[in-house]
Amino acid sequence: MNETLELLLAIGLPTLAALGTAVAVVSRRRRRPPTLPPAERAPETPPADAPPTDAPPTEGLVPPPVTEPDVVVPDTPAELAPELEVPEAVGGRLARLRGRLARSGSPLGARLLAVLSRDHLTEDDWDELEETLLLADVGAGPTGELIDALRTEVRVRGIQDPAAARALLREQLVALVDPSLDRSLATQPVVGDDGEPRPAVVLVVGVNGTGKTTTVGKLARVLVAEGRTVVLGAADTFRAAAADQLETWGSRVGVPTVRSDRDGADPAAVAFDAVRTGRSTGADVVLVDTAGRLQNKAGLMDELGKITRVITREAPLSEVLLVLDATTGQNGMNQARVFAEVAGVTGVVLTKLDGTAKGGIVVAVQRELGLPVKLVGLGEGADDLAPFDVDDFVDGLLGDGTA
Ligand SMILES: Nc1nc2c(ncn2[C@@H]2O[C@H](COP(=O)(O)OP(=O)(O)OP(=O)(O)O)[C@@H](O)[C@H]2O)c(=O)[nH]1
Repeated sequence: MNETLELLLAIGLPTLAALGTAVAVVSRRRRRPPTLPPAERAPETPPADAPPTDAPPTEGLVPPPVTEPDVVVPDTPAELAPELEVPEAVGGRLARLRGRLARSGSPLGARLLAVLSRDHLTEDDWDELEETLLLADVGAGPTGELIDALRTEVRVRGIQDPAAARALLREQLVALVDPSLDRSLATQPVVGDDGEPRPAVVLVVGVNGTGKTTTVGKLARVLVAEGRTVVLGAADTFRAAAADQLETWGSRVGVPTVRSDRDGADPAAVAFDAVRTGRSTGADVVLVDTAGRLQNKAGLMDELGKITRVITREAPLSEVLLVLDATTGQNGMNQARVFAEVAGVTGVVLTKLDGTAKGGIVVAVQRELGLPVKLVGLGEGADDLAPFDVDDFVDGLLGDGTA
């Protein structure tokens, strides 16, 4: 069976038609959401190695305008440089942002410290500590463990002063958040069976509204700051504005976006085309945004399964990141569990940590989903996404932030 026929069987006829025509429409279009300042348009010259558009236009699909090529990839970074934003360097981002953890409401760490610094800890004090941890969404199991560990250490070492209380709490929280977990992001290109390079493919999944599109945009900036070349795939075809939103993120840092012009287009087709574009243009990483609006587990499995199958015809999946909104706390966990079960998730992005006093959700997420938190969102700013660092995070909880 040849490649085209295989693909046709895998993703269906409508998808195949979309692959060649409506899907592969790449960045620097005219539409921009008003909330984000657009970058100036770059010269639009079709690259010699633009992906083939070999399927004929199909009724119901919107073919790209004849004057605008299907796929536009920035020619050279030098040409684009004056117009582009320079994302903040990645190292130390969480240190910059950790003050936001301490500022949000009544921070967990400050409350714990206030109790732990008392002279003689009574049973009521221990109950208060436990309650504080539970209210901060740490979860019952980890809360019990932390209280037991603190009780033991207080008995053995005693607490002489607030500094000692702080040191003890810091040490125990670091252990609870678990520095041994692998939080690295697999974003290095890989070599295929044919010896040819393939981009690392990062699929971003999660419930709608959690911050997937924003996270993909921010992550593109993280990668650009590290000198990587990136292609975005707007496979959230459910929400019409999502592709525009993503495209704007990309255009600010010279990253092309593969998208469809048609609302409700097949997300697998867009994902496939994004990876194909990444491969043909020699990009290091392809980031694929998805929709989260799936009513049941079977539907979710079908959709994500199809996206995954189609992508892996072009390149293996390097990461599947589950985006979780920290402000939904334990409530968001059930839905997250379904995604984690069906999507082969490799790590969690916890967004909106700036908007909650419940930083303990980091611990609960890791324990309940059995996955490391790899990135955290700490604001709506373009560079308010940081690789998760246990020490910086705990210092943020304890109110040791500076920004
Ligand atoms: N404060 C704060 N807001 C965030 C953060 N991350 C995302 N948001 C906001 O959350 C809202 C939803 O983000 P989107 O990226 O559109 O969410 P989505 O998951 O792609 O939504 P759907 O496309 O509907 O599935 C936006 O207003 C974002 O600015 C964060 O870390 N902190």
